[in-house]
Amino acid sequence: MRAALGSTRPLVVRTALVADPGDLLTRLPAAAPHAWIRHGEGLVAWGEAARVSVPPGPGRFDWARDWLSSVFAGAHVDDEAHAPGSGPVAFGSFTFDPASPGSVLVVPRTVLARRDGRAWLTTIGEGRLDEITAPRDPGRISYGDGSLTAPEWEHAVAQAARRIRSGRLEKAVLARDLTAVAEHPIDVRVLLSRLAGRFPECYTFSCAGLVGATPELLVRRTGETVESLVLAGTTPRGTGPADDAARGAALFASAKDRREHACAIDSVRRTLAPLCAELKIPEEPELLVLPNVQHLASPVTGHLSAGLSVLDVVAALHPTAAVGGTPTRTALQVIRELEGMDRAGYAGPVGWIDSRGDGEWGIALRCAQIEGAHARLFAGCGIMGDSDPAAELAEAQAKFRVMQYALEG
Ligand SMILES: C=C(O[C@H]1C=CC=C(C(=O)O)[C@@H]1O)C(=O)O
Repeated sequence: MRAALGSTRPLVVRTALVADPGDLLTRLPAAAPHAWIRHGEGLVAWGEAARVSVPPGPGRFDWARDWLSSVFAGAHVDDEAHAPGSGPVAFGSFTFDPASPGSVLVVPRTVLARRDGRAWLTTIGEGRLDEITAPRDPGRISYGDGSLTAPEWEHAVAQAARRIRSGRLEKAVLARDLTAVAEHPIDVRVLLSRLAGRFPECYTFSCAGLVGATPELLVRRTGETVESLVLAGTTPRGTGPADDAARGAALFASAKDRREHACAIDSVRRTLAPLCAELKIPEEPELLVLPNVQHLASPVTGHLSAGLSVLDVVAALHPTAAVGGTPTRTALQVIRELEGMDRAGYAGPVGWIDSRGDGEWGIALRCAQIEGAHARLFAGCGIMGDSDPAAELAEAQAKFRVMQYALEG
């Protein structure tokens, strides 16, 4: 499928090195802020030089690639930084389900970035530093159930586990949503600052109203190097250091969680192996300890075959078994049938790409879709044949806490 391009005029892009701008998030204006931040580094962006809604369908990543090449190829670029994320970039969010509408690419008019101690400002056309108003707290938050109540979701988990035991599939990731209404319109900048402050290890992101702090790196491409952080297998944090250590050890020793993790690793290995000349996957996972949960985590690195952009790798990897299941097709059918909701951007790829094809994309977890004073929060869990519905519900609640904290402080 080829992208319908409309009348795209060539972009005039200038990237200039700038003095350290301090906390990048404090530079964002209120309107439609974009962000990708970890440990204070990354990109914040605003304004729109180009934007496209990617049509749903199996060819959506090809369509997006065509659109991006036409926008980037014609650009006049003056780039002082020559680094991943300098020159023109696009932020993007793709829905979990290829059949769902809502995938979007945005080429911001202004991008402020920091990486390895250097900072730069990219402007397109008449880019400008917009007036920064003080972020406003969203005030009181009221929550409601999304598509399923907690008991209904536990029932869905039990059904999925039964199907797994009957041999139809090995793993399925089931999610649920919560609705939230704030007293005042939600200023995304408030959420971003809280998330980046509390979850520095995660990728705090904002793209077209999808906001969160995901610990899961789907893929980073820097030249020929690709990296991914595969997560699956979770336990909530304990009541203190001893309890935490005991829970971490139990997670590491849990056959259920280790199999759940192995499914996620296998799906990434199967996809990346043909794309990479060299692929390193550790034999054993490590523990990733976050303020709300602990995960089994495997950092993967590879040497990418020539000619593939980060978006090509995203297209190949999505959906991994960390958010879909094993085998993928059967798991997706079970998800559609049992969740009773459209995941929208949740569990889909979110991130950025530059005109060299470098970029960073996460799996949109621990996130919410924000619109005015409304938010839709998502959390899911890998279900295996021996999953306990009550334990999975507790795990989903621990995952919801990320966005509840972002909203409430
Ligand atoms: C699906 C989610 O988490 C995934 C990533 C890490 C651990 C997971 C788990 O242990 O179930 C999930 O596979 C979510 O946070 O909504």
